[in-house]
Amino acid sequence: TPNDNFDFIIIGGGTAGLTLANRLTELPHITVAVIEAGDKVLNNSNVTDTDKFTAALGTPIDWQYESTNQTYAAGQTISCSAGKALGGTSTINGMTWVRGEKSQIDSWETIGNEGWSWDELFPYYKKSENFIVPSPAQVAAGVSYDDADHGESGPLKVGYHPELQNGSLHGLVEAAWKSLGIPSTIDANGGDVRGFTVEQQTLDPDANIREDAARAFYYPFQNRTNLHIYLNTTAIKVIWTSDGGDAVADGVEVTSSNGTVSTINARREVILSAGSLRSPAILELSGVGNPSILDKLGISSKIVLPGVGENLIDQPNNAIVYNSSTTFNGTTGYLTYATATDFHMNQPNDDDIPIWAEQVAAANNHAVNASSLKYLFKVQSELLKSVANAEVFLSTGKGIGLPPSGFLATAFWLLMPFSRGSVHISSLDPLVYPIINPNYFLVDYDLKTQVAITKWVREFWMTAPMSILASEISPGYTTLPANATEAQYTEWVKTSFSSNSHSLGTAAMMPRKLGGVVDNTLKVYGTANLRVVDASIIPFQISGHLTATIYAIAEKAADLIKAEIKQ
Ligand SMILES: Cc1cc2nc3c(=O)[nH]c(=O)nc-3n(C[C@H](O)[C@H](O)[C@H](O)COP(=O)(O)OP(=O)(O)OC[C@H]3O[C@@H](n4cnc5c(N)ncnc54)[C@H](O)[C@@H]3O)c2cc1C
Repeated sequence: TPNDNFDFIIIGGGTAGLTLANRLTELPHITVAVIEAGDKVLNNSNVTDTDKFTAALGTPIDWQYESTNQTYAAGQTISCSAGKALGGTSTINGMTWVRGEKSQIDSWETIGNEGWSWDELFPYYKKSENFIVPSPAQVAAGVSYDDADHGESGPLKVGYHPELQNGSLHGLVEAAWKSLGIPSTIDANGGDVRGFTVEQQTLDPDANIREDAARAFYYPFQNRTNLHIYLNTTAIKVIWTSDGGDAVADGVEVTSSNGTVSTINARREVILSAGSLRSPAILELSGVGNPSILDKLGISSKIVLPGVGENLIDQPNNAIVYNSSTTFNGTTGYLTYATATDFHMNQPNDDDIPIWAEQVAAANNHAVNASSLKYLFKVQSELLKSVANAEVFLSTGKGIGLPPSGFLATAFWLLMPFSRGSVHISSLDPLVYPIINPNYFLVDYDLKTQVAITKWVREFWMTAPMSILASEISPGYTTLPANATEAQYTEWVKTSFSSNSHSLGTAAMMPRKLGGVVDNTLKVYGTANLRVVDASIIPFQISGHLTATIYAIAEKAADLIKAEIKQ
């Protein structure tokens, strides 16, 4: 109903939004409203079924965004999925659970975000987690774990798939990677990802269903009277009180599915958790952003913050498909993380960094200036001396909804691109999708890295255990010969990649002078009480998958906010 009042309004009932809503409503005197554009998907089998990754893509619970024509990737557009449902993208994702590298989280503090290091985040990584130790059958199928890396009393179930492939495949793949110098990892979730391992997933291994943000953080708590969820309701913009000093968010204008526009009031704070492709759009509609974008739409700039919507970083994903005469009945989710040295790629050259910074700044209309980018790229380049920059994901057909067969695929991606793009509104209509431009392969080093990974993945398949087991069917050696030139590999990578669906950085937590949008309490610069809590705030890519880190960020944000409530 119109004129509703709550202490906190959270825009977006997704991965971060529901985590935060849960933790804040642990305080019985605090009321929280969550505004979610999608609906409940509790019993949607495209969500619950652990063997159907990709089944929900292209359905109404996927926003189904599309990028602009990609100038540095043969001009094509790229599909960008995001969940439109209570639970957000955690309801449609691949469920892989990998946090990333210790030094990557430490780098957030290096660039000026005090309190954000691996050691500070690690307790929060564990806080959300209810790790379910593997069964003897799963151990026999090749899994291993380190108790010290996991939480066992959080709301979110994490475990191993109950139908893991048994038999010889695990040993063969492990031996093949070993012959290329890649060791096996006991557990990829302790802050050091390099090596080969079986993926942990956000699922309930006993019930064999997906675990998502709603199942973990909302349904078991839905009777809390201080928590209200508005479903099928789209947030339009933040409403401000006219005031001197820092801008004060007073509420949110929303539109219901029948088009009725109303305002919900916030006594304390408004929090944006609409995801990396949408939170910046809501900031812009609210007058927070780059005047050169807002002016064109007739939006007056309440807060001048040119970094809004910038720093968009996604990873490009290519896949090679194989066929075996062996039938695989189980799922795999075999992960391999490798550093540049492992896959025969040169480290970034210091002399190139200023050039890349100029290129990226120019491609994004200098919204973030070249000197900031130069600094950020130096930090990133330093990281790349030790962190994994390639992930290779080997799966049987079962995990992606195919019947048992000899199908095997390796999808692979560079983890820390230098290329950066943007997401911006182009209309005052909040239902019009923002313009998404990830600028894939803008920086040549990214393309060269993805080519090096492609060749290395083929090297893996050519080692004795794998070459005897399976042969390549896509792209196949006719299309892309073994002795293909660098140019042929480049062409294949550029024309056959897809989004790795790890977009982040569009309301980056960085000092304002570097082009940041939120400070180390996740508050938007220039505001007294507007925060962003979702993938948008992550300043650099991660050698992992995003949800583990997003849940941890939301857990930490909840504690930061609770500490302020108590003051
Ligand atoms: C296909 C795919 C596969 C992936 N695989 C993995 C994986 O295996 N492992 C992993 O860790 N990560 C994976 N990811 C990434 C990860 O799932 C996301 O990065 C993460 O879930 C994003 O969380 P978030 O809180 O930032 O946003 P979301 O979870 O997307 O939440 C945003 C919410 O806001 C709502 N919303 C948006 N705009 C509005 C508005 N104006 N008004 C009201 N509500 C709004 C949305 O409907 C959504 O519910 C994958 C992503 C995709 C797309």
